[in-house]
Amino acid sequence: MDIPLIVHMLQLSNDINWKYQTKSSNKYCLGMKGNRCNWPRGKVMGGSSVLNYMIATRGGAEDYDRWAKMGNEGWAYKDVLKYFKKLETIDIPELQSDNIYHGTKGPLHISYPLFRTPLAKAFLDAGKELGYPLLDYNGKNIIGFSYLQTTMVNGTRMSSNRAYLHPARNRRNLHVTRESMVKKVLINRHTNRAIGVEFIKHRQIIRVFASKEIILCAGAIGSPQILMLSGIGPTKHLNELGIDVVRDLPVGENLMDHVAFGGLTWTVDDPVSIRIADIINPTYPYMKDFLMTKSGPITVPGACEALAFIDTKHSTKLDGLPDMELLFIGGGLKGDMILPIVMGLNNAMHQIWNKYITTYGWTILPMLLKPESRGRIRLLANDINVKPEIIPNYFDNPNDVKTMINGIKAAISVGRTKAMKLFGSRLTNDTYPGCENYEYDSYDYWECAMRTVSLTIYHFTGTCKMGPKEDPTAVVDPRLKVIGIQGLRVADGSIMPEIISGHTNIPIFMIAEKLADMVKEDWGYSNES
Ligand SMILES: Cc1cc2nc3c(=O)[nH]c(=O)nc-3n(C[C@H](O)[C@H](O)[C@H](O)COP(=O)(O)OP(=O)(O)OC[C@H]3O[C@@H](n4cnc5c(N)ncnc54)[C@H](O)[C@@H]3O)c2cc1C
Repeated sequence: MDIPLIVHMLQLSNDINWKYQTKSSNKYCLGMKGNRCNWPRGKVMGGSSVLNYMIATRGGAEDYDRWAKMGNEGWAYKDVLKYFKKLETIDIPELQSDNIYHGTKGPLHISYPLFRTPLAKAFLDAGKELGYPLLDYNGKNIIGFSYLQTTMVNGTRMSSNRAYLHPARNRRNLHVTRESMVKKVLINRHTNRAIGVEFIKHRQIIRVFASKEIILCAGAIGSPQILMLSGIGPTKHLNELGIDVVRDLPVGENLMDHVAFGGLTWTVDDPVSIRIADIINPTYPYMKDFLMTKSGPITVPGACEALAFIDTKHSTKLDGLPDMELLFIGGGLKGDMILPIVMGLNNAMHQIWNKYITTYGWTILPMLLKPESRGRIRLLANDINVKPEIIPNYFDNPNDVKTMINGIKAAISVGRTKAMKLFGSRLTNDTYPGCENYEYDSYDYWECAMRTVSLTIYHFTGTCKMGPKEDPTAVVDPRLKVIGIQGLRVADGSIMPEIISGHTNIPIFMIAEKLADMVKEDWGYSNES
């Protein structure tokens, strides 16, 4: 099931993917069927860490310092660095001695994939040509070009399930119930204390009760959904659905994601990139390499090989936070046979994609790191089986459009470097359906293009925002306790007050590690940490 190169195939399964879709919009995902973006989420032990592309990034130090400045005491980078180190075993030899930033004893292994195309090296050379450093983006600074660090060991996935649950599975104080859908948290209305959870298993409704506290980790869609169904959320909205309000809180607001532009593929002349037709060709050694020795291109998750963090507004500034990521893929996104299904592309877009099925190429996904737009999640019914309404509001704020266009231009300048030209790289300059009236390469053209090929990078966050108790936009306090409710915490991507400048998996592991320490401290077990 878990073959790194074709990781996106996991999204095709109804058994392990929730298959959410955003509400139809006339502002984004215009190249997708029904103008809806597909939002996959792991419906499996280990959640989305079982479906993800295994890219291991922390974000920048200033991301966490900004959280602290918002009143979240204990969340500055100097406070959370120890958890980033604690959670990892860094298997990248040259980073193992960097004990300021890296750990070597944690449950989660981080390594380089065991294969690289020559294009990945060229991408790094392009970075140097453009004046950027090559660096460890999980170290002191993040602006620069780097090969991808991944949550893999020996060419195979390290999910949260494998890293944390498997080693603990024989503990007597751990009980896991599978195929169980939480309906709501049970709350004693007199004491405002969460006392248990109601869930459905094999059509049976079961209640379990907590002697100490409940920690909700259902992700940025599931956690706000469960809280609202439990009566914790915006009063007006809950009233409309006939849900008794226990506590009025802005649950479901502040939805953030990293959106990318999915239309920048370059073709090359020689067979230097990863192409699925070659991988499945039995006369090539790739299948055998993977099956026998877990090596070769099949160990590269989704063909993602490298990235650059750049600050498009201050191109010479190499410290602080970037505003764009350029994610490098050693294969053509256009021409990929599975992705159009996964992305839900409409027929007109399919035709563009199909033109490139036989070509070799490479791709950059420019990804907006600090969106100013905010979306929201709302219930559509007082019923856990009805998926909530998801409105990401991509590109709602004009600054996001501007930054994204800067990112697109930066990606195009990578394609113009000597390093990339060595391979005869040519940008596929398709005019996207609906953008025919704009002059190609103009500001308006790129705006239209990004609203057409809007690609989620799956980093849904922020819907149970962390903040000090006095903050009217906060749902949980800095100890992750739901404000105004006793015995209930949330610990997952939903608590991020502001999305970090990187992929979200590792930061959420950090949140979980910090939560574990806070729980121990609060119950008097802290000297065991
Ligand atoms: C396709 C994909 C690719 C990604 N690629 C990367 C990447 O390369 N690098 C990276 O850093 N990040 C990546 N991410 C994002 C990253 O995986 C997520 O941010 C992270 O796993 C989210 O963790 P979480 O704990 O907030 O939620 P989740 O991991 O989604 O966990 C929530 C869990 O709660 C369960 N749940 C929800 N509702 C209920 C309910 N009512 N009852 C019972 N259980 C419930 C879900 O089934 C799930 O198991 C990717 C995500 C996806 C989907």
